[in-house]
Amino acid sequence: MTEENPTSPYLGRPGVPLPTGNDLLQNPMLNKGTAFSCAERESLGLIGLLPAHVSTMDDQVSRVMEGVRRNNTALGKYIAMMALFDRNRALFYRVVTDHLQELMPVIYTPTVGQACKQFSHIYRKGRGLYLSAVHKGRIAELLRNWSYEDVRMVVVTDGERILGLGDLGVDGMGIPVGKLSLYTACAGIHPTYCLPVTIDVGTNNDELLRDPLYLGMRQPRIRGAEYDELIEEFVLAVQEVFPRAVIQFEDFANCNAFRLLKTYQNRVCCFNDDIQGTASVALAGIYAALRLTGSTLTEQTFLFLGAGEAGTGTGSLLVAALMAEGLSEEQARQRCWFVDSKGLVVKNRKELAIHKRPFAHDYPQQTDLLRAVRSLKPTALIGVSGQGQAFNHAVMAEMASLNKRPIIFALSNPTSNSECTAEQAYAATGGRAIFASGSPFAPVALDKRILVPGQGNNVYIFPAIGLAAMATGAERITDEMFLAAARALAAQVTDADLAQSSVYPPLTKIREVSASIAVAVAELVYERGLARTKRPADLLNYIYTWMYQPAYPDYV
Ligand SMILES: NC(=O)C1=CN([C@@H]2O[C@H](COP(=O)(O)OP(=O)(O)OC[C@H]3O[C@@H](n4cnc5c(N)ncnc54)[C@H](OP(=O)(O)O)[C@@H]3O)[C@@H](O)[C@H]2O)C=CC1
Ligand SMILES: CC(=O)C(=O)O
Ligand SMILES: [Mg+2]
Repeated sequence: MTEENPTSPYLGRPGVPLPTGNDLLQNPMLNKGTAFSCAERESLGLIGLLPAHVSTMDDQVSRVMEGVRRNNTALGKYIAMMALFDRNRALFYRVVTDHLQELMPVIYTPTVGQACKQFSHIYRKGRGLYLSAVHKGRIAELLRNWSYEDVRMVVVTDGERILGLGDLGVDGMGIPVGKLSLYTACAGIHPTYCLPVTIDVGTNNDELLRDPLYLGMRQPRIRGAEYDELIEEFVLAVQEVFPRAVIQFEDFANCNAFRLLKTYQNRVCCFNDDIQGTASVALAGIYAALRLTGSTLTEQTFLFLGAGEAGTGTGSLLVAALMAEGLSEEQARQRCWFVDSKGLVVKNRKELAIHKRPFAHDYPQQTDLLRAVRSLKPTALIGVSGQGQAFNHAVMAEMASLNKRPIIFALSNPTSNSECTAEQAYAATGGRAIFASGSPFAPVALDKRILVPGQGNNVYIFPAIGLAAMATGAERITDEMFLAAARALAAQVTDADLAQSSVYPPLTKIREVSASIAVAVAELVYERGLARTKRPADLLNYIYTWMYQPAYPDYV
């Protein structure tokens, strides 16, 4: 693989002869399984190691899908898919690309949440790098142990806030692995460019610490200067070993996430998916929803349940979007209200976390969501609290009495942590809710209509951001790029999508959607002078040249 042709099939390390026989079959990046041709079998020492019939890749896809569907449980399907990931990467991506709608809930939310909860019990292979405090001073050396020399995309977690499931320690590795598999499936990032990392700093989850099979370090989480020094060493080591890599911070707890973003966003090419990616996908859904309500952004009042990374991240991007439409910062902030675990976020509350302070308004304290809805009369209710069923019937019925088309987004993951189901939102609002959720819900039949809830998940954003950053050689990823991404995603929502009440394009179109978002983001990278490459005349075509298509190479 070369810089000029980043999407071609992997043929092994430059200058290193192709392995043969069982070594070849056991290398997931090179293996073709039963699709090795007769000539390849002959010349690569494979005769006798495979049954006689040569399968096409299509045959193999059918065989895999038969096997996956034979599993009765979602976790069983996940294990089957990850077994394929471990043995034949091209086939894994071909299967996922061909059956994204069916398989995304298997390799991503909600099933990846279940897999993370069981990670130490279903463990088969590492699939990423495990760095820890005991490796202090050796992080660059460990990065060099990775199988591929040219890494462009690193997704890193410390496992402290995995989806809405809390501290899962090293068991959170399922998330960077899952996110990176979506980089390849949804934006065509070459699999060898992708590096999942878990930084093991211990866990405060007593259940894990007591579990004899738990695979992480059995100690309370490291905090303070020791933690920051480890992250600093990691970031510097990535710069040294993989100088062209983008770093995506994922599922850190908010006690670290905001600080790390502030520390690194102007120093290296990085972003925080939960703060910035979520904001972008939520804003895109709101832009699309406005086409259904027939109102403008400046006419909205947003009430968030949850004032953490996803909530205040979205609030900040909304403020930028409202200011772009002429409001002052103060006016824009007045449109965004937050309820957290202690009630409405207001100025007279003591010891408000720093990320909440810009959204704390003068208002008498309200303690529950229903009263906040009644008094603030929001047009949009956005759930990012990780609290399953927090949007009860009364709350949503109140939204429906205030608004002809109430916007109700239940963005918490996985499904068990969603603030409500699609069915509940439509039932409570007589089918008038403009509903989206972080984890997928099936279409709902109501009064002879089929309502198709969109999936408001940052998967619509992060693969495209990474693709744009990589293709342009971006030096930084800025907040402005997430605003551009939101607008570009909203522009991909068709009238047909809206007619079904869906504010996101179908996942079946995700590759073309990612490409058009990447174009909008790349345009900004060039405009702001942040690119290390020259702007090509045909940017869309250039972006497509960066998108890997899962296929087999001919070895002979
Ligand atoms: N759809 C998507 O693409 C994404 C979805 N998410 C989901 O959003 C959720 C939150 O993530 P994130 O913001 O990073 O997490 P944080 O931990 O940063 O924030 C969670 C927030 O929820 C609040 N909260 C907790 N319990 C309650 C309660 N009972 N009532 C009201 N508020 C409550 C917390 O309050 P307090 O501040 O008082 O502790 C906090 O403000 C997760 O479930 C995650 O999966 C996240 C990223 C992307
Ligand atoms: C989707 C995602 O990033 C989360 O739930 O944390
Ligand atoms: Mg996340």
